[in-house]
Formats: sequence, C-alpha cells, structure tokens
Amino acid sequence: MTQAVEYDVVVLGAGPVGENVADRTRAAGLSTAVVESELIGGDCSYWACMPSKALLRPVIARADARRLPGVSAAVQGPLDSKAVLARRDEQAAHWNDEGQLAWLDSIGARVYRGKGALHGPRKVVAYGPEGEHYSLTARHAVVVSTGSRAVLPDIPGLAGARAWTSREATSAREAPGRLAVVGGGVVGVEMATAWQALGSQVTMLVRGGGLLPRMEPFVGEHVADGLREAGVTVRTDTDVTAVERPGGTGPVTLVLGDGERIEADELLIATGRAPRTDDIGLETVGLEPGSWLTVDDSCRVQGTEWLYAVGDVNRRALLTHQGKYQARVAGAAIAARAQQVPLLETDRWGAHAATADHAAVPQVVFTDPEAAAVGLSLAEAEGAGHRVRAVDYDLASVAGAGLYAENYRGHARMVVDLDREVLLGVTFVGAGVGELLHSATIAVAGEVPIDRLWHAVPSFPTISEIWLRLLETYRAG
Ligand SMILES: Cc1cc2nc3c(=O)[nH]c(=O)nc-3n(C[C@H](O)[C@H](O)[C@H](O)COP(=O)(O)OP(=O)(O)OC[C@H]3O[C@@H](n4cnc5c(N)ncnc54)[C@H](O)[C@@H]3O)c2cc1C
Ligand SMILES: NC(=O)c1ccc[n+]([C@@H]2O[C@H](COP(=O)([O-])OP(=O)(O)OC[C@H]3O[C@@H](n4cnc5c(N)ncnc54)[C@H](O)[C@@H]3O)[C@@H](O)[C@H]2O)c1
Repeated sequence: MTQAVEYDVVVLGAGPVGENVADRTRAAGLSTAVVESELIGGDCSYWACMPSKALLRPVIARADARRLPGVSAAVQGPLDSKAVLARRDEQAAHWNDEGQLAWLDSIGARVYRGKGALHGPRKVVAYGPEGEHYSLTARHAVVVSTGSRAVLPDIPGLAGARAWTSREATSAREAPGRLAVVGGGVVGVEMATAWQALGSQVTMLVRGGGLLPRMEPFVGEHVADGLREAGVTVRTDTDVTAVERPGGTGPVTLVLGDGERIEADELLIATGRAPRTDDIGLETVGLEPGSWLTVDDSCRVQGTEWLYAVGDVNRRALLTHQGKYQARVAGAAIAARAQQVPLLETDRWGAHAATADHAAVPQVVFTDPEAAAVGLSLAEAEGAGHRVRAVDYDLASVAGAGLYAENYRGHARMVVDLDREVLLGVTFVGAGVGELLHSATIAVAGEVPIDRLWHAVPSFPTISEIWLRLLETYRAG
C-alpha cells in the first residue's frame, strides 16, 4: 500500500550531512522527512571517521609516548588489540543507531526507514522494510545526501576476491596476519597505520610516486618515513595488474606490473570513492544515474529550483565537517527561499554560499606523523594563477616541538598571496599538528592580513610558535 504525505523538505540519506540539513530546516520551522536505508549516522559514524579514528588514537598516543624519555620504557609492548577494538566498537555505537534516531525525533524530523528514490520533480518514494511505500512530496526542497561508496578498480580477478573496502577495514574483528593495501591516499595511509600497529604485516602498493598526492609533496615523504619505521612495506610506482583468490577465501595473490606475485591474508582496496546515486531515480528528473551531482554555492543542483545535493555526493570536499558546513549553508538557503527572501547572500563568504569549499577546506590525516592542511597547496595556488611565495620551516626547530618529543620531525609551509598579503594555504606534518590546524583555517578563511597575523602571538613553548617562525621567515624575504 502506498501512503502519500507532504513535507516542506525531504532529505534522502541520513548520514552526518543529511542529519545536519534536517537540523537546519527544522530549526527554520520547516516540516522535514528523512529517508535512510541503512543506519542513521551514515558511513562516518559506523564505517569511516569514528571507527577509524578510534583505531588510530591509541596508535598515535603510544607513538608520542615512545618518544618521551621517562615514559618510553613503559610503552614498548604491543597494543592491547582487544581493548582497542572494544573501544572502536563503542565509538561506532556498536553499529546501533537508536541514539541518532532519538535525536532526529527530538528535533521533530519524521524518519522513514528504507531505500528512497526520486520519482519526478519534488517526489521521493521511500520503500519500507515490510514492503510498504511512502510517496513523499516536498513543497520546497528535496536534498540528496546519499554519500559515497568505495570504488573497486577494474583489475582482473578483483571482483570475486572479496577484498576489503573501507567498511571492512574499519569494522574488522581481528588483525589479518598479512594485509596488502592498494592505494596511497587517506584511507590507505590511515588503515596501514592502524593495522600495522594492531599486529598485521602491512604492504602498501601505490601506483604513483608518493603517498597523499593531493597534499604538499613533503607530507607524503614524512608519512612514508613514519610508516616504514613502523614496519610497513611501502612500494611506490607499483601497479597491481591482477588479483587471484579462488572461491574468494584463503590467501589472496596480487600480480604486479613486473610479474612479481605477492601473497596476503587480506587485501584492502583504497582507491577513491563513487557517488551513491546509481539507483536513486535521477533519470526521473533528467539527471544521469551514477553521476556526481554538480551544485552551485548554495548546494542547489544546477538547472533545478528544488533539488539540492549536499555532502560527499556533490564531490566538493569528501569530508564530514565540510559536508556539515554545506548542510548549514543549504539549510539556510532552503529556509530563505521558502520564506521568499528576495535576495539571498550568495556572494563570496555570504550566509548562503559554501565559499570555504573553494578556499579553506581543512583536513587532518591521523597518521604518525599527523598531516594537517587547509586551503591551497603551492602547486594548486600556482595552477590557479595566483602570484605566490611558499614559506617553509622545519618544525623540529620550534622549542615547543622539542619539548613535545625527542627527535621531533616535521615541516610546515604557508603559501602567501603576494598581491593581497594573505595566506592561501597552510600545511603541517609532524606529531600533534592536528590540533594546530584550526589556527590556520581561521587565518585562511578570515583572509587575515599578514601584518595582523604578526600580532597573533603564539604561546611559549608550544608547537604553535611555528606561526612566529613562518612569519619571521616571510619578513626576512
Ligand atoms: C575510512 C574513512 C575514514 C574517514 N575519516 C574521516 C575523518 O576522519 N574526517 C572526515 O571529515 N571525513 C572522513 N571520512 C569521510 C567521511 O566519512 C564522509 O565525508 C562523510 O561520511 C560524508 O557524509 P555524507 O552524509 O555525505 O555521506 P554518508 O556518511 O555516506 O551517509 C549517506 C547516507 O545515505 C544513506 N543512503 C544512501 N542511499 C540511500 C537511499 N537510496 N535511500 C536512503 N538512504 C540512502 C546511506 O545509508 C548513508 O547512511 C572518512 C571516510 C572513510 C571512507
Ligand atoms: N582523515 C580524513 O579526513 C579522512 C580519512 C579517510 C578518508 N577520508 C576521505 O575519504 C575519501 C576517500 O579516501 P581514499 O583514500 O579512498 O581516496 P583518495 O582519493 O584520497 O586516494 C585514493 C588513491 O588511490 C589511487 N588510485 C586510484 N585508482 C587506483 C588504482 N586503480 N590502482 C592503484 N591506485 C589507485 C589514487 O591515485 C589516490 O592516490 C577522501 O577523499 C578523503 O577526503 C578522509
């Protein structure tokens, strides 16, 4: 039986981003329905950010402690994998979304469990678990926030090999003896870090010349050094041309470009993401199934009045915090349009424009050492036609870093726009830099003039004194 219901807003997909859209539209007094086919909270809560960071936190804490005389001797033993995995399970809420369901209830959003799909303009059909259908009409907006899934590259034999994706890598119940990781991006380096520390012998097979190729080149070099010192085999410029695992069980064999064969107990494919848009009825509104959804700065899908795409699915920045930022912007834009506000603030840095997506996306990679970057790298800034200067500094020379750990290693770079004397990007790599990043985000998003940054005095003796050193280096020419 089909039931027809009308709402102001229908949100398809209740990951962190869909939840935040609902939060904003409900706060604006708009009735809101949310359709979710798996767990409320999405990949981030159960198979991505939360479980992966829960696996990594003890690894990084131990690495930091091992660099401190007086503590080091006490932390030479292996991690207590059972305890680490138990805390991971807790941080993933034991894959139970009752808490998040209660929160959506508390804000007055109506939740439909089941798969949803567009059925023409402003209509979503939710297919409930018992075969019931709900036809939901949106008076003002449908928001697609269905996220992304791991891509499996077209490697012969891979499809039947039951390889791990990020889902298995974040939810596995024990460390495989030998883990092969294909891909040197963020998932690859973080999961190699975690599982090596939890007892696996990890081999990374990286197609390109280095790790984390989207960041400044020195980042990948530091992270590769850290992984190798932890015992990971990192092989760059290495292609996997075939995978063999008869029946999808037992050891898996990877055939490399030069014919070499490598055996592992599990294989993790970490080669990027695809949008979850193949079966959500895009064809019913004239869009291409399986495509990323291109949006304007208010997150409205180009060429429509009523369809928004927010979070991973619009490919602007595949990060939870950035998707939640888009959700705040899109929620405000939906509310303003519903109230027929004559002029939206869609100019650069306006309330209805996700400007930071272009200028100031922060990201922390939770490896040992950590990597943290915001804004443009030098290559990106030059590619965009800015007249820039890169200012580099060895983080190890900062007093706070020397106190943080013995033999501290790290590096920092800021990219200065020479015409406006503001920062376009900042990158740090080193222990403890993750918590330093927001200072850089404020400088970049705030377009704080270098002359004013000079008056932002970092506390002694913290790692944040790197700011003073970078500014002094810039001033020295
Ligand atoms: C291993 C890993 C670690 C990560 N770590 C971090 C991190 O530390 N920090 C960070 O910022 N980002 C991290 N990310 C990225 C982050 O997970 C994503 O950017 C984030 O989950 C995107 O949120 P979303 O709501 O757009 O999509 P998702 O979290 O994927 O949620 C989409 C939701 O839509 C639902 N859905 C899909 N199709 C339908 C349908 N047809 N009907 C109904 N519901 C549907 C899904 O079930 C899901 O619940 C990580 C990613 C991975 C893979
Ligand atoms: N800490 C964090 O913020 C965090 C952690 C994990 C994931 N994420 C997000 O999740 C997204 C997905 O991460 P990811 O690591 O899967 O993607 P990615 O795009 O970061 O890295 C994928 C890597 O795989 C390589 N690759 C692609 N095809 C290949 C092939 N056929 N063979 C070998 N290598 C191949 C690419 O060159 C790239 O370096 C990222 O965009 C990231 O923003 C964020």
